[in-house]
Amino acid sequence: MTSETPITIPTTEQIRRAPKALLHDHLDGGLRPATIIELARETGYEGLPEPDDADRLETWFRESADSGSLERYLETFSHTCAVLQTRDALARVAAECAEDLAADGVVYAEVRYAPEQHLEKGLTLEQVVEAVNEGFREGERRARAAGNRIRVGALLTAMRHAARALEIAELANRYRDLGVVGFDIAGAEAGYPPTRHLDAFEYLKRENNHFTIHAGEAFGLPSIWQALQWCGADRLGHGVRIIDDIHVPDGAHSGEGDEGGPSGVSAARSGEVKLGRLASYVRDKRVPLELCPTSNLQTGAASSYAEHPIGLLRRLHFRATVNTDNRLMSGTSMSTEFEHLVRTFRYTLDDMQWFTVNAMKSAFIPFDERLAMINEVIKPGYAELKAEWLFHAAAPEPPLTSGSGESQS
Ligand SMILES: O=c1[nH]cnc2c1ncn2[C@@H]1O[C@H](CO)[C@@H](O)[C@H]1O
Ligand SMILES: [Zn+2]
Repeated sequence: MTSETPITIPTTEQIRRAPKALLHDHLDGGLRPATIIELARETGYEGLPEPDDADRLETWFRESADSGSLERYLETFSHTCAVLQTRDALARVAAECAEDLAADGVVYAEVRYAPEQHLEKGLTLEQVVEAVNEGFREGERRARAAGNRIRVGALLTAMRHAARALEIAELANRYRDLGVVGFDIAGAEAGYPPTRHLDAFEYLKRENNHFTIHAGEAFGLPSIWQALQWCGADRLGHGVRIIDDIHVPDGAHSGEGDEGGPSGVSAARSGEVKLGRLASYVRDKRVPLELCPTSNLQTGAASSYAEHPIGLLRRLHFRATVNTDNRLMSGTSMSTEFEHLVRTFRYTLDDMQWFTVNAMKSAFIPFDERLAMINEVIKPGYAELKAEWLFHAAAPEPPLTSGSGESQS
């Protein structure tokens, strides 16, 4: 890159229009506040903290989730799960989820939920899965009609404090190729190691199926190590605490300014930044990290965007991806997550494309379909945005100049 190359730091509008891929988003953490109120009325749920005002309800979720503790954060899901106990409610929320993601520029999403949490009014596990699948298909159709293109796959989650993981894994396998692309475990991490559910993971491996595990969010390296080396996870849900196995000399931690360049890699090679055995394994094996910056600030896994490990992990070329986790509880969207990162680390369109291609490479759909998304949707989308930028750069007021090289994943 020459010094004349403009930095393609995207505007808010460009961030929204840029194609994005999302691997970690909870269906029961992304409802529209107005929908929750309507569903509570329709289904007779009387426990909502703000039953009459969508704005106040939205604020309540965000503030209640902002406690610094994963356990407290998870308490807010009792309200969203309470209104997701009927076929119609599940289908409606799934359709709105696909619509909302598509309107935000998400072209591929894997959305997860725990079927076992939706049985209170008599639905079977199968009925839950079929209602959600139907909703996703409807949302994809509505998005297409609105000029947006999205593909949504479901991940079935088992709750780690419960004992239904094998049953849910079997369910995921039964609905494979019918809208379910993989399996996950979630819930409070401390005290519930992933090895409690080894039978489920071993079953899925024998079936050549895919799974991710929430690990390294509220609990550190032992949880990540177990998820990978005992359970055989394909990806890590969060995995952010892998940072505990990366030794950074004082002063080298700040990510600002040099995110795009190869300096992080050479620093690591030259010994300035040292990776422990587990962090090396994660990077060498290209284990995808489903990073969720805003959620981590709320549960206390990071203290600010600037200090979030994503800056360093990107510089060190881990297979890092950007995710929302829970759009309602975190008051976020894919565009909002990228907006924070772009403003904090001066990420460019090339960086956004790097994260997006990382996510698409790590998706649970077949290789040829991932490749088609990358080559036919993601790369052309970014090329179009970059072409616009070059046009702007020729205008009287040129943007900043500097290198912003695209790097390998
Ligand atoms: O960040 C998280 N860490 C662990 N568990 C979570 C997180 N976000 C949501 N859930 C849990 O996953 C269930 C199924 O979607 C939710 O009901 C919530 O309890
Ligand atoms: Zn999560």
